[in-house]
Amino acid sequence: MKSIPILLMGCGGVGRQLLDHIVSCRSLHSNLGLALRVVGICDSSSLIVVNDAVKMELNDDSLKKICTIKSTGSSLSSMVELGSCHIFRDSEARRKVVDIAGLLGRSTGLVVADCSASSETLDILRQAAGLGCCIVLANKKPLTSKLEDYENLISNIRRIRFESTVGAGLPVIAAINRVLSSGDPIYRIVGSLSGTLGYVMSELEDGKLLSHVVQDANDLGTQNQCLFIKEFFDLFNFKNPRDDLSGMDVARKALILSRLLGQQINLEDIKVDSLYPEEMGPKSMSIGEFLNRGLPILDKDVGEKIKMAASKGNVVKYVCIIEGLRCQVGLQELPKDSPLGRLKGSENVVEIYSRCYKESPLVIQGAGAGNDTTAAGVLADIVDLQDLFK
Ligand SMILES: NC(=O)C1=CN([C@@H]2O[C@H](COP(=O)(O)OP(=O)(O)OC[C@H]3O[C@@H](n4cnc5c(N)ncnc54)[C@H](OP(=O)(O)O)[C@@H]3O)[C@@H](O)[C@H]2O)C=CC1
Ligand SMILES: N[C@@H](CC=O)C(=O)O
Repeated sequence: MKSIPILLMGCGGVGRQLLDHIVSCRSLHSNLGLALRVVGICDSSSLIVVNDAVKMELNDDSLKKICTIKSTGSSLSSMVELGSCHIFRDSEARRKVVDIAGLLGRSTGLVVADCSASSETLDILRQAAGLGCCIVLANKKPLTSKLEDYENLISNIRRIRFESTVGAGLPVIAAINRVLSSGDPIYRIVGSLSGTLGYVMSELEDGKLLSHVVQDANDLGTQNQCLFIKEFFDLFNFKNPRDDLSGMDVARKALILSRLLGQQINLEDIKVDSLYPEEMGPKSMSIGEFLNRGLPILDKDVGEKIKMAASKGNVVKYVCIIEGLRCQVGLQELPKDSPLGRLKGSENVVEIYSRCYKESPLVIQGAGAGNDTTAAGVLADIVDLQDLFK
């Protein structure tokens, strides 16, 4: 039986779902000759880790307890009575992660899975990669920092996977890598890459107001009454709704795809259309002010754009276009019956144009966000690394 030790960074919606998938796939993995062994878990301030990372693992009961604690919003450091584990805090936690990476990276091997939403993990990932660890990311930020950091991180391409950063579990990056590695140059990618903006634009198309759609999501999410449109609540960023509404989250996805195509660009080189003006940004308004005072000001303009498009048989979608040296994300009017125009809800679609896929592009479509599919993508990436483990 091959053992794959895992250290998980980030125990939010995606991280917890990943742990759940790992537990529920035990017998499936065992049939494949694999044992996934979670040796440690971090949140923003703490690390919980087994006493002997070479031999031990957090058992399924402990993983479930950790998920229960984290789902209440508590810190990992509030965990007690797990047995055979240690909890480290702040800088000590970060140092310990690197120690474990050093210990396992060159012996049993280790997957460091980044399911955080932080740019601060970059430094640890870089060190872990240097110590021989494998890296799996749902977090886009380490891949969308400076070009030299990106190049450094992916320099050992055999040991890094990041399928879930674009289109969650959809095989977008795998498809692009396959096309490129066959010598078939990709010259254009067009897509709708945001579940949140897809959902918001669909609701606007149905006549709702922008401020209501976002405010309702926020209210219901905060009150935890999200069941009736659950898929949206799994992906809506309650802590920072502006990250999606500014287009920055899509811009990061576009940057990851552009860099895969060989464009040597940074985030600042992407033309990004924001749904709100700069004076409603985080430097000028709190999230509360943004939701209650900012968004209603935008309702009229956005509503008119949607109505104008509808009068021509068109719809408005938030689209990413990568072509030659151009990489841009923003609102676009599209025929209602085009592949992008037909999209509903939080679905993603990506069209890839290359020599082989010229007249008829390679199209990947489906649920492109949500904890379940994102965590499934991370798990599939981990399993994909199995040949590097003993
Ligand atoms: N949800 C989705 O549909 C998709 C999400 N993703 C990406 O997956 C990632 C996770 O998303 P989601 O689970 O929704 O995010 P959450 O905000 O729910 O969770 C983030 C987790 O990361 C932890 N964290 C923050 N900073 C650090 C750090 N420096 N080191 C370790 N852990 C840290 C947080 O800790 P604490 O609990 O202490 O706050 C929290 O546990 C994000 O990068 C997101 O963009 C990608 C595709 C789709
Ligand atoms: N915020 C994203 C999910 C994470 O990548 C989306 O709405 O698609």
